[in-house]
Amino acid sequence: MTRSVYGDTFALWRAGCGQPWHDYTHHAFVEGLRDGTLPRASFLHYLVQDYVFLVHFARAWSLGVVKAETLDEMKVCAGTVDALVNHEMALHVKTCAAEGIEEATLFAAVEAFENLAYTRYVMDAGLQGDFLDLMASLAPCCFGYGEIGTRLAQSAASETPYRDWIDTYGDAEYQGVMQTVGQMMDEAIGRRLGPDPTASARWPSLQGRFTTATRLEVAFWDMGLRGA
Ligand SMILES: Cc1ncc(CN)c(N)n1
Repeated sequence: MTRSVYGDTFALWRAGCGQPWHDYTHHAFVEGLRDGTLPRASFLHYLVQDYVFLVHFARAWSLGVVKAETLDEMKVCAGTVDALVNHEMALHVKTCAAEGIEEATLFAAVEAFENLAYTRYVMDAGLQGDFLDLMASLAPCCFGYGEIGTRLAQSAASETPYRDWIDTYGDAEYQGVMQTVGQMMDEAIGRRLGPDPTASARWPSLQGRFTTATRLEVAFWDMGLRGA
């Protein structure tokens, strides 16, 4: 298993996921951001959908506060809600404003089915299951963009028009929040499943949630590439 700056639990889930993880983090949409060939219309379609996605992800992380068992878990979940609604979404608002799309339009955007499926899958995991079900479903979103941001910050074409997007996920602020989240997930797993979590009867279903959320990330990029 290859270690990760986002912790041991994520490294186990990523190894258990296999090909879908590569399909997600090296998707044609991502490569288009990297070399600058992604059509602007696809990017804007994705960004509008992603604004709505982040609204629902902030709701799901808020559910994390409700399902937490320790104050530290509550703090990390609340901090992630703050990072989503007050920092990450600023990219979407600023980029869309420059294209003449107002924030009210973003908030009212009709959700693509891929967006609905993904966000409601995660919410259902948290409502039906416990804190770990929710974290396993949220992890691909967090750490996938973390890995993509780091890779693209190092390898993107200097002339790509998507530098703001790359900086948002590659910069120290996003990376720092994700490392904190990864550490919290390691502690949450250790607290509930003990030192050898893969031996727990719960592990296969948690792995299943991680893998399903990863496949939903692939579908989200597909939706972005297809455009409106
Ligand atoms: C679909 C999706 N997945 C993940 C992220 C990173 N928070 C995002 N903005 N959008």
